[in-house]
Amino acid sequence: MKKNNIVLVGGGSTWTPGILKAMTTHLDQFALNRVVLYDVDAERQNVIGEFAKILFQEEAPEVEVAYTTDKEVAYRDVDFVFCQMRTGGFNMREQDEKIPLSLGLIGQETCGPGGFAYGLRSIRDMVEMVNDVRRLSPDAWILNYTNPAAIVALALDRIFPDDNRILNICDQPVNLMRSYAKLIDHDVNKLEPTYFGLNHFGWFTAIYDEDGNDVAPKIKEIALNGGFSPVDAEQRDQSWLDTYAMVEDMLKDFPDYLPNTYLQYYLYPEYKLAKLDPHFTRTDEVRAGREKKVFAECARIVENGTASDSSVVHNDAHGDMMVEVAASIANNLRKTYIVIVRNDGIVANLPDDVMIEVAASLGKNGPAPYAVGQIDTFYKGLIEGQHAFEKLTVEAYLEGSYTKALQALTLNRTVVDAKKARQVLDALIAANKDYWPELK
Ligand SMILES: NC(=O)c1ccc[n+]([C@@H]2O[C@H](COP(=O)([O-])OP(=O)(O)OC[C@H]3O[C@@H](n4cnc5c(N)ncnc54)[C@H](O)[C@@H]3O)[C@@H](O)[C@H]2O)c1
Ligand SMILES: O=P(O)(O)OC[C@H]1O[C@H](O[C@H]2[C@H](O)[C@@H](O)[C@@H](O)O[C@@H]2CO)[C@H](O)[C@@H](O)[C@@H]1O
Ligand SMILES: [Mn+2]
Repeated sequence: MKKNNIVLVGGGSTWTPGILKAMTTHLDQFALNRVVLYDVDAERQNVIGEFAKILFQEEAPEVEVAYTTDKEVAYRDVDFVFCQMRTGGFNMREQDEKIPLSLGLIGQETCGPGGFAYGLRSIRDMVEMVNDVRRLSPDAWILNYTNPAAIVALALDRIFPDDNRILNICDQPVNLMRSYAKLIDHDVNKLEPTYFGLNHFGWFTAIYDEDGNDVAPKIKEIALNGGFSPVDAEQRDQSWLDTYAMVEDMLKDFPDYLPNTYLQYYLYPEYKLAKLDPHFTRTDEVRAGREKKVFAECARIVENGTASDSSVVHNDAHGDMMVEVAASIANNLRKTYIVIVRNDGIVANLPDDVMIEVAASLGKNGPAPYAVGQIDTFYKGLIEGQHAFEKLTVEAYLEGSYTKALQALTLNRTVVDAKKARQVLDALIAANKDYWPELK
C-alpha cells in the first residue's frame, strides 16, 4: 500500500485532534508517510501541532509529523489535502449568527444570511488554496469540508471546471446514518443509503440492509414516536439535541423521506427563530464547550508529554469519515459515500450545473454517483429555490454584484421579504468589509 503525504489545512481547527486520532487508527487502510498541519493562525496551531507530535510518537512513530504557517512548505509534494478552514474564525461566525437574529431572521453558520456571509468569506481563501496546491502538488486530491460546503462546491466548480480531483463532502449524512443504525440496533457498515439533495438540504429516500430490505420505514416509525437522537447524544450540546428532535416534526409533515436536520431552518423559519437566543448562539456554545475543551486538553497532553490518558481524541464520525473517504480513493475501494458532485443528469429533472449531494461509489478515479432519476415536485421546487440562492451568491461574489446578492437573499426561504434582505445584506457588508469583494 502506498504511503501518503497529507496536509491538513486548518491545522488549528477544533476537529483536528479527532482527525489525527482517526489517522492513527486507520493506518491499515490508509498508510501514511507524512502529516503536515497548516494554518494561518500560529497560536492555535502550535498547541494542536505539539499534540500531534506526541500522539504520533506514541501511536505511529514511523510517520513524519510537522506543522507550519508557510504554505510553500505545506503544499509541496502532497497526495491528499484535507481542508477545513474557517475564514474569519469564530468571531465572524458569531456575526453570521447574531446579525440576522438581531433583524428577526435565522442566524446559522451555513443556512440563510449567515451561510451567505460565510460563503462569500470562504470562496476567496478556498480559491487561493486550490491555486497554491495545484502549483506545488498538481495531482493531489483536495478533500474539502470547509463550509458552507454547498456554496464552496459551486464556486470551485465554476472557477476550476476541469479539476476533477476536488471533492466536497459533509459529515452530516454519515452522522445521520450512524444514528439510524443505533436506533434499529444494526451495524452501520451493512446499511446502504439512497439520498438526494443539496448540501445541508437533502433527504434519504431509502436505507437498505444487507438483505436488500429498506429499513427506512422502521426508522421513521421510531422517529415519529419521539425516539430519534444523535448516535453520540451524550457528547452533544442542547442545540444539537433540539435539532435532532425536529426530525419528528419534519416527518409528521412530510413523511416521504428521512430529512437532513438542516432542513428545519428552511421548513420552519419562524418556529426556529423563536427558539434561538440572539445573545447566546451556537458560537457561544462551541466556545464554551468544544473549543475550550480541545485546546485545554491538547495543552494538558503537551504538558504531560503523553496522550495515552486522553478523552479529547475520541473517535468521532467526522475524523473517521475523512480518513475512510481518502482510503477509498487511494486504494480504489469503491465504497459508498454521500458526496457533493455536479448533477450532470443524476437527478434527471434538475439542471446539469447543480452541485447535488448524492450517494456515490468512491474509487481512484473519484466519485461514480448512483442515478436518482426524477424527483417529485415538492422536493424539486425546494431544491430549485435553494440552488438559485446558492448560484446567485456565487455570482454576486464573482461579479461584485449587490443586485445578485440581494436577489440571493430574497430567494432564501429563511428571508423571503426583500426589505429584510436589503437590511441584513447592508449589515453583513459592514461586518465583512475585510473579507468580501466590494458589492456594487
Ligand atoms: N463539511 C462538514 O460537514 C464539516 C464538519 C465539521 C466542520 N466543518 C468545517 O470545518 C471548518 C473548521 O471548523 P472549526 O469549527 O473547527 O473551526 P476553527 O475555527 O476551530 O478551525 C478553523 C481553522 O482554520 C484556520 N484558517 C482560517 N483561514 C485559513 C486559511 N486561509 N488557510 C488555512 N487555515 C485557515 C483558522 O485559523 C482555524 O484554526 C469550518 O469551515 C467548518 O464549517 C465542516
Ligand atoms: O456547530 P458545530 O461547530 O458543532 O458543528 C457544525 C457542523 O455540524 C455538522 O457536523 C456534525 C457532524 O455531522 C457530526 O459527525 C459531529 O462531528 O458533530 C458535528 C457538529 O457538532 C455539519 O455537517 C457541519 O457541516 C457543521 O460544520
Ligand atoms: Mn456539513
